[in-house]
Amino acid sequence: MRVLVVTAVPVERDAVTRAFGGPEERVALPGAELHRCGAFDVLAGGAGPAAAAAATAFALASGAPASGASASRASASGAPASAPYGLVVSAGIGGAFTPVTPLGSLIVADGIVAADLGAETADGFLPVTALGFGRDRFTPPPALVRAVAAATGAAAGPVLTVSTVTGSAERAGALLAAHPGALAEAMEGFGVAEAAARAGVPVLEVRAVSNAVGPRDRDAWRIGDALAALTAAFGKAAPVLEGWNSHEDLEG
Ligand SMILES: O=C(O)c1cccc(C(=O)CC[C@H]2O[C@@H](n3cnc4c(=O)[nH]cnc43)[C@H](O)[C@@H]2O)c1
Repeated sequence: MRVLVVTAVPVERDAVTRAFGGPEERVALPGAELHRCGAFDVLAGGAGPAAAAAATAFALASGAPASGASASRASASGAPASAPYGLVVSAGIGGAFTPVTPLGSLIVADGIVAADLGAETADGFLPVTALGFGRDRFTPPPALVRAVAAATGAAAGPVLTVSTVTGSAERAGALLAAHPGALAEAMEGFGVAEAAARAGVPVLEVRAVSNAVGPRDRDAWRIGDALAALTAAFGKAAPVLEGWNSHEDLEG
């Protein structure tokens, strides 16, 4: 099965492809470039949900394009480079809400939540669904979440998608009050999930913790540790992702 992995920035993309020994080739798409590693196409789609959704939609619409030498080459799983994607993964670094998931640890989302999509009211935040339209959550395949968590040692829990990085204890508290149990926040998962859902492709989100959510302290971010954890995670998760069969989830 072919897997599309979408990160925000090139250093995150390169942290993922490092797990495979680097890209075998690069495939140009309108506005982006796929880095191809066997069954995995890895794309730096930009920061934030809008850029992530646009980049993911373009890549999915291209249907895992073949290029040059890969046109007739199959991956280790046997999937030709031009086979459509069977799974989309939003991946990168993220901020953690809880010390249970320390810097450098991993989180796999069991829910991908649009945390600030809705309306502010005198009585608090209303999700877009309470306004009568849209959706505010995607649920990745539960069996796949469990398998990736087991393979990588990741914690499983809700990951919030925000358009603004949280910078105060008050905002962190408000997000947790609105989304109890949230483990992390990042900026792309929901956008990637929207695009994947429209293409009928299952989605997963994997985050390596670079910082704690709360008062802004950029010097305390451990981006190098998180990127190294992301590389290790994809090294361990690759066989699970590539070999995943959606029927495992249909069967519970
Ligand atoms: O400055 C760098 O060297 C650098 C290297 C890699 C990544 C970055 C980013 O700034 C990535 C932005 C990306 O990270 C996610 N993220 C990380 N922590 C948080 C957070 O606390 N709240 C929300 N998002 C976070 C997010 O997905 C961004 O797109 C810099």
